[in-house]
Amino acid sequence: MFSLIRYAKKYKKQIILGPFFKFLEAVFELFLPLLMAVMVDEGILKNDWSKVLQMTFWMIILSIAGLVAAIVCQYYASIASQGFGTEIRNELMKKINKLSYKEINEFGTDTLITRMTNDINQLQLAMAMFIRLVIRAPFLSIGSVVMAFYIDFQIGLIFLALLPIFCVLLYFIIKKSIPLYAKVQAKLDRLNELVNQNLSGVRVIRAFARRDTEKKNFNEATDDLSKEYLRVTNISALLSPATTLIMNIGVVAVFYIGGYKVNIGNLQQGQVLALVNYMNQMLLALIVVSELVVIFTRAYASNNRIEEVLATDISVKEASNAKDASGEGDIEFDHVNFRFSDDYGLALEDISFKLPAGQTLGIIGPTASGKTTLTQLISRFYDVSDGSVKVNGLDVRDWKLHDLRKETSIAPQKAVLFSGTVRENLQWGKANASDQECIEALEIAQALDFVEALPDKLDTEIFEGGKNFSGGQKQRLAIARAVIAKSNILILDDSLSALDYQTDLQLRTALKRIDSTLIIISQRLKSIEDADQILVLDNGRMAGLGTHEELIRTCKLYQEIAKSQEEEEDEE
Ligand SMILES: Nc1ncnc2c1ncn2[C@@H]1O[C@H](COP(=O)(O)OP(=O)(O)OP(=O)(O)O)[C@@H](O)[C@H]1O
Repeated sequence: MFSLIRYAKKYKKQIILGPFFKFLEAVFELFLPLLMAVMVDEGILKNDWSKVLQMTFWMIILSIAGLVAAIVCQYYASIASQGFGTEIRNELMKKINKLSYKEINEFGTDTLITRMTNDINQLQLAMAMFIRLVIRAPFLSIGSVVMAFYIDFQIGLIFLALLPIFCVLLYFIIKKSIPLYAKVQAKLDRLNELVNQNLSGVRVIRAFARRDTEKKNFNEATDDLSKEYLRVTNISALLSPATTLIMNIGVVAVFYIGGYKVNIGNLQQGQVLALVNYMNQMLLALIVVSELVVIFTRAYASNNRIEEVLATDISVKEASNAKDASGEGDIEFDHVNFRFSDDYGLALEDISFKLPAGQTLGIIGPTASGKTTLTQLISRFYDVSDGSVKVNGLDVRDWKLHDLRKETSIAPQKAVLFSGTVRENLQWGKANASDQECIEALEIAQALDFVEALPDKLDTEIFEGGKNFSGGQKQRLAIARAVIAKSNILILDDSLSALDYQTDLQLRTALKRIDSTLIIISQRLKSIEDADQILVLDNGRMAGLGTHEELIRTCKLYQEIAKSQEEEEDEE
């Protein structure tokens, strides 16, 4: 049922010994009312104080032994549940890291985060509860009935009669609440998504004066969640008073019949007290059983949500006979078609070009024409639908993925920086890059001036997502990070957009110092006009390929772009 239990193999010892110690505690607990009965009947009622002392001594010993057993069990439960959670978390992280863009897009990052956190917590809780309660609770309820029969057969029958009543009540409550718990989980997902969106998009929300709308959405989501929670807790809350009612009916019956039996001398007062104690123990243990059922049901849902990620087929896989095609970074697209999934049309259609090593390709075209998508095929973030992409003469599908990703460096359209220092961010491009290498890369990326002006220079902390840097600064740091890797192929995906023309020009001049094959995506014609080749994309198709001079003569779309940008410049 819980397929993820395979990640608990290392904790077999704790999973077996933990419940055993809890079982011992339950046995000790079960004997306490019996000792109490002897203390009352043979000690207090007969004024035998040595018996009272003797029983008190044994009760203390049993309680201490129970406490020690409980602590050992708790210790094992913590080791096993935390270890189990860590194993799954590591495995899930490993899998998420291997997922291709396609699968990550399909899942969505919010649900992956919820699965990494909330769902794993549910499984950890289930493991801890399994060790602590799965033997103890049923043992205590059955043990109480057995002890009741041991003291008095007829009163034992009362226990037996109450059991099915309680089970029916439990069945209805669980049946009603389990689907509601599933709804609560979905509402929690939605709330997480909103919190995530609100925190990461806080600037946009303020800029668009959407605070009230977002507040309203958030309030609605929390209201929704709390209503659903209320419904489910209202139902679960019935369990406690209903159990008390059943328990009190049982207690009255025990007193009534027990009292009668005491009167006729068939039973002693201490035994009646012990029976009442067993009645309490039985029903409280049954409530725990019901809570366990809910915890396991929720954990089962989490098990499936995590398993779904683990079982996902990765679309971009390394071939078994994958090679490393070392070379200098030439690229060839041969009649490439690409669609994101079967539900989508072609995002790229019949793209063919050759880019010799060391040359520069400029890519230009309207928004959503497929520029970013095209470059993502080179690093094999997606696989082509038809045709082939070759790097150094070898189809990218035949490359060792790690080597291919090392062959290419990307400064993405949205400059993503990570928490850590400027140096640490640059070292993402090349581990252990020296100060000299960092400075050279920053110089090429036209970022050296502002980094030198920072309070701690290379050791300045970058806040989460690079919030303490401007858009243009972030772009230049992202370019430096790509440059430092010294890959044979360098892709700048619209990375110059936030730079003024002067800086853009200086950067392109500096890039000539490195001998990588260069792909520059830009909306600005001036940024690519001196490229060896320019590819004009229109709605996923090639509208033109050639040098600036050729395209300005032959490509209508290129002419239009040039004209509109000239007009803009004139207006400025
Ligand atoms: N993960 C995705 N799933 C489905 N469609 C996508 C996905 N990513 C992009 N697209 C679609 O593919 C097309 C090309 O997108 P792409 O990002 O390559 O365009 P672009 O030319 O780089 O645009 P821009 O200049 O705005 O950055 C668009 O229609 C876009 O909606």
